[in-house]
Amino acid sequence: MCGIVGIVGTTNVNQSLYDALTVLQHRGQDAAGIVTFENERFFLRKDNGLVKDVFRTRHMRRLVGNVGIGHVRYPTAGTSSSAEAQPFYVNSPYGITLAHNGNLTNTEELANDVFRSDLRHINTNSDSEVLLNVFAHELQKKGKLNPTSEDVFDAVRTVHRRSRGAYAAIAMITGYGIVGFRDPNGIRPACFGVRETPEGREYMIASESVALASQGFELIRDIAPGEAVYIETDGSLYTQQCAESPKLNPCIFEHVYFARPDSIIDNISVYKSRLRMGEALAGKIKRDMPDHDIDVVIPIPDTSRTSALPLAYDLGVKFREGLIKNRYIGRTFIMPGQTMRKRSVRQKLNPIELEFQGKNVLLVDDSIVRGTTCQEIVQMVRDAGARKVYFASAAPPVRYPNVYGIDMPAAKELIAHGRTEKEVEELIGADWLIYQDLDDLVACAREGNEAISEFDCSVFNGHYPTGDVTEEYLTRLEEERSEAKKNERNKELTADSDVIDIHNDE
Ligand SMILES: O=P(O)(O)OC[C@H]1O[C@H](OP(=O)(O)OP(=O)(O)O)[C@H](O)[C@@H]1O
Ligand SMILES: NC(=O)CC[C@H](N)C(=O)O
Ligand SMILES: [Mg+2]
Repeated sequence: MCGIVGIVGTTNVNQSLYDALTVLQHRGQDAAGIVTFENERFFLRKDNGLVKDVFRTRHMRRLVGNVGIGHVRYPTAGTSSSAEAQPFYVNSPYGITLAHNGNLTNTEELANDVFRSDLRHINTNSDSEVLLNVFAHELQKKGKLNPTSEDVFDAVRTVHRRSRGAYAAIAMITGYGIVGFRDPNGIRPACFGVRETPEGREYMIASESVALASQGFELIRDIAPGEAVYIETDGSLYTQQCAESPKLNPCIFEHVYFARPDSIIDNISVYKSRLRMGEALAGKIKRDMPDHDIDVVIPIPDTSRTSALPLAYDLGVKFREGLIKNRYIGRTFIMPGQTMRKRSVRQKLNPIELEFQGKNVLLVDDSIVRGTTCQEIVQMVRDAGARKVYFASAAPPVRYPNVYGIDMPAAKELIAHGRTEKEVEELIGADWLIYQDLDDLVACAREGNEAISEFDCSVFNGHYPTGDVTEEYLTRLEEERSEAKKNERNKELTADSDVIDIHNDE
């Protein structure tokens, strides 16, 4: 789940881009990048690492210009190499750079077409580089020295026709402007907003509204599924629907885990949908265990805290922060390897023993995916002296792979895949495990926007809204991106770390 941002400003945009990326850091911790342009030249800096580590003062000084885009990466395709950090660049036409959140499901076919028919070279295994080349090719076909908004929209229209899967993207056309677009199912989020300054009006496009708010931009609205928003360097803004039959199927996992609670996505407050998840879960607990003996409700920081509070309140049970999070450790789920994830859970969370000793504890998490967190924590809490350990998940069992920008490519790596809830309960060592029902989860998110008829709930129900995900595709994905395969590839990378970045400020 990457984070993307783009700004057309009236003064240098480097600092605002940097600050917006730090606010979107929760969407990707692996790599970061910014590209700006001034006087027909662009300036690019990208590398592996957190925003604060990738950009040094010397880079910031060189990232000049009133227009730019940025990216924080959580890889779901290719490798973790710095050469696959974003934004990507192609020199023709105009010099275009692109930042992408999501994952294409027809990368292989598309890459083939890009090479054989469009006569373009792809230098990495990243689907985002393919997406950029498709867009660039379609814009080049127009053959214009000065592209108009209509040319840009036509190019996006063809991108929609050729690409499958999930993509929220921002492309910067050097010298002309930036264009943000969202796939025809609106799976990944993207919104845009405006800021008035003494020098004039400025626009920002971003993955989440919190990036806008933090930089003083006022949210205008979400980009609609299939729509493109084009902002020229002089601040003229154009929007157009570029898909033939768009429908809004936003990823429900944004509400469960990915997005920050202070963001509004597709008119839904993420915070409110998480509060509702806690209430719905309390309702289920009261139904299933009316005579429960829970002494205390304890969230597993960070994401579950919003749901755990109303859950405790509705149960009439004490809410306590019994697990303290090390504020210098990031999100473990989006770390690249299982060994690192496991180690980090222990380093990240530490119990306050007096909250557990002799008590029946209900631990609350937003979701259980691989089971890394809950297995460690249940044991930790027992060691801290808990009498009984109950576990509640604000999301239903995750049983199916994700193909739209969350790195869960292999069903067999998911703890609930092919297992009953009882079996998961035993495996994690809990005395009782309760999962949210899918209907309840959907209702919690949908209450914020009744116009959404279907969320992308594929990780819970195996239904992929783009309609193109076959068993063969899933088998291939599992073979290519399983944990073992990724380890192998990363070893190769370390052994042979000569992947050369082009046009990148070192
Ligand atoms: O079952 P798992 O594979 O462990 O995945 C689920 C866990 O991972 C996430 O936490 P994470 O540490 O990434 O972030 P957070 O601090 O936002 O909760 C999520 O909130 C769950 O706690
Ligand atoms: N999580 C994402 O959005 C990833 C974007 C892109 N597929 C990459 O791997 O870089
Ligand atoms: Mg968590």
